[in-house]
Amino acid sequence: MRDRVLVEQPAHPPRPVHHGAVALGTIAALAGADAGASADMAVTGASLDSRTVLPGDLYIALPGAHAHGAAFAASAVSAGAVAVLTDDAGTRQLGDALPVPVLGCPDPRGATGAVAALIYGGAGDMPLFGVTGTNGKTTTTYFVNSLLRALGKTTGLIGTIEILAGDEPIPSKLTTPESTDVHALLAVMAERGLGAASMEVSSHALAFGRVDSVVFDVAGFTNLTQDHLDLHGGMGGYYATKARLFTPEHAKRAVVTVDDPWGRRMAAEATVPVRTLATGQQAGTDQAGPDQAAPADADWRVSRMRRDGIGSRFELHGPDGAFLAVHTGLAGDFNVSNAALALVMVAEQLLADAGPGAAARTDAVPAVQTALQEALDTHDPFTVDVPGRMQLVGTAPVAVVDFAHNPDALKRALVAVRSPEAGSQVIVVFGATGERDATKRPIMGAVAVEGADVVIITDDDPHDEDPAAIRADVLQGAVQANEGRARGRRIEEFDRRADAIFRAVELAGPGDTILVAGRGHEVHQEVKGVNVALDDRVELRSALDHFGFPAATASRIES
Ligand SMILES: CC(=O)N[C@H]1[C@@H](OP(=O)(O)OP(=O)(O)OC[C@H]2O[C@@H](n3ccc(=O)[nH]c3=O)[C@H](O)[C@@H]2O)O[C@H](CO)[C@@H](O)[C@@H]1O[C@H](C)C(=O)N[C@@H](C)C(=O)N[C@H](CCC(=O)O)C(=O)O
Ligand SMILES: Nc1ncnc2c1ncn2[C@@H]1O[C@H](COP(=O)(O)OP(=O)(O)OP(=O)(O)O)[C@@H](O)[C@H]1O
Repeated sequence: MRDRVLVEQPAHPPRPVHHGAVALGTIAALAGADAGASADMAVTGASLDSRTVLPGDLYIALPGAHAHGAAFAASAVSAGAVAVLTDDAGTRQLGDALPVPVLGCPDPRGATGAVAALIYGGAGDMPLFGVTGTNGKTTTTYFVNSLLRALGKTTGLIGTIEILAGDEPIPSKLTTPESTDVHALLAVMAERGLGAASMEVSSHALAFGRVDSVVFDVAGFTNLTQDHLDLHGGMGGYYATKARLFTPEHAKRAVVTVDDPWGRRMAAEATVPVRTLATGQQAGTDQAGPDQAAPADADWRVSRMRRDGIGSRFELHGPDGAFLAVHTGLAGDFNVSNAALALVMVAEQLLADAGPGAAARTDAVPAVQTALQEALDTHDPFTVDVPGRMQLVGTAPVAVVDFAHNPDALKRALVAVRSPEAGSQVIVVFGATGERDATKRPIMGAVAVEGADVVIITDDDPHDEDPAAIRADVLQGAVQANEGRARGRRIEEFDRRADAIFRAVELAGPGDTILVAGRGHEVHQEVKGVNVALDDRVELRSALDHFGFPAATASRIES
């Protein structure tokens, strides 16, 4: 067991070097504010957070769940902010206490994207790929990124695990950064001459305007199943928030996976040109077998999906006779959906590049197909490492760390790790996040009982909530599901996650499988505002060592 260590928050992302200055008066006009006598003041950057302000910035002070940004305006000014943009409450709070102009406007959050785009200058003509959906955003953007690189492009990536501006890795704090950071990052990428960028678009991003004034060349939809209902109120609200991506405000065209009913609705209601993709999976319900036929009327269809070692091979058929033979080395049938979506998003962008009109598109199909097939065959781009997603840590028992942290992902991850060997058992370790959708906790408990033989419930990120109460919610669902079973599952509870992982290994035999779910790549756990070092992969490896079980040498499950 390792000591708990305080971990520092990542630093703020880089800013473009060559952007110019914008007059405060121009910014004020855009935001519906009045810069008065300070209209000529030069502003060179913007930040929503006093802790990331650089000299010359506009500090945008927004109301938050814990505080009003106005409370941090003085720190922002000390860091070099030359002006503050805020709402009525902020102007009232600040009065004339600051030595810099304070501009009031009716909706500073609504203005932030446009202001940041104006200051940083946008992504230029660098193609942008945006992926949304409950599960699969990170993996799909990694796949898009990897495929674009296989096609010879230099690329940028923005997402949960990391941000890549070309080869420079930048730590990531959110799935989708705040809009001032998004615009700064896109401008950095454009400035460095990158050939394309892909990014994850979370529902929080859409709800809080983090991608305002960003228009994706291709927006992709993975699936919609239960999560984040604390923010959205219900699935209808969650859907409506995601749907904002599929409008001309945010996308030129879209690729929508229509495996679940929400995807089919999205395809029908999107107000941009849509290509549909059917992969034969059923999000939110029982896992479809490889032979399940995809809806025949989708534009792009997965067929002949089959296991290849732990990964899969499949065929992808598209409009105008497009055909691709595809491989992914990542475990889980859901990764076929992610690979297919990534491929179709890139294919649609290449076809759009061929020029407007159906004839141009049809003519372009053979060339695009050849380029993509060559990239697939030469580089195997869908066998890229996605940290903490189906990551193999041990081989006998098979020990896997995965990021599944909602019911559908957990269900699918449990299906993916189940060995066909008779008598082998699956042991799952997981918990639920505090201060987030509490309704999913008992459902995850029930899903675990359904898919695993031994269920070990522990803490995820409790945040400010009582960890024992969170575990009790999960346990209640697990116990209830267990009551209905002829042969009950073994269910245990541990407060310390490291202890839970140790216990899973203690219970495992060499033919069993351990799935440690929910935290994936994360290297610290947040407990009451304090970040504590905790990496599931490290804990799992050390427990395997303790019991003399072999560690995996490759990070992926080999056939
Ligand atoms: C629910 C939510 O999205 N909260 C975000 C929000 O926090 P908040 O409303 O509590 O902010 P606050 O602490 O009250 O502060 C108010 C304002 O003062 C500013 N401030 C605060 C402190 C300070 O020292 N200086 C300062 O300027 C803050 O930047 C903020 O603008 O504004 C903060 C600053 O931008 C964000 O860090 C914070 O994200 C938190 C960390 C978070 O966990 N968000 C998650 C839920 C999230 O957004 N997740 C999605 C992915 C979901 C998924 O698909 O799994 C994501 O895109 O990452
Ligand atoms: N297409 C999919 N359908 C269902 N589950 C998936 C899919 N892709 C991945 N998963 C599961 O969801 C987990 C998270 O995957 P990934 O990080 O790619 O999704 P995400 O949408 O980025 O999640 P988050 O926004 O929470 O970071 C994986 O570890 C896996 O268990």
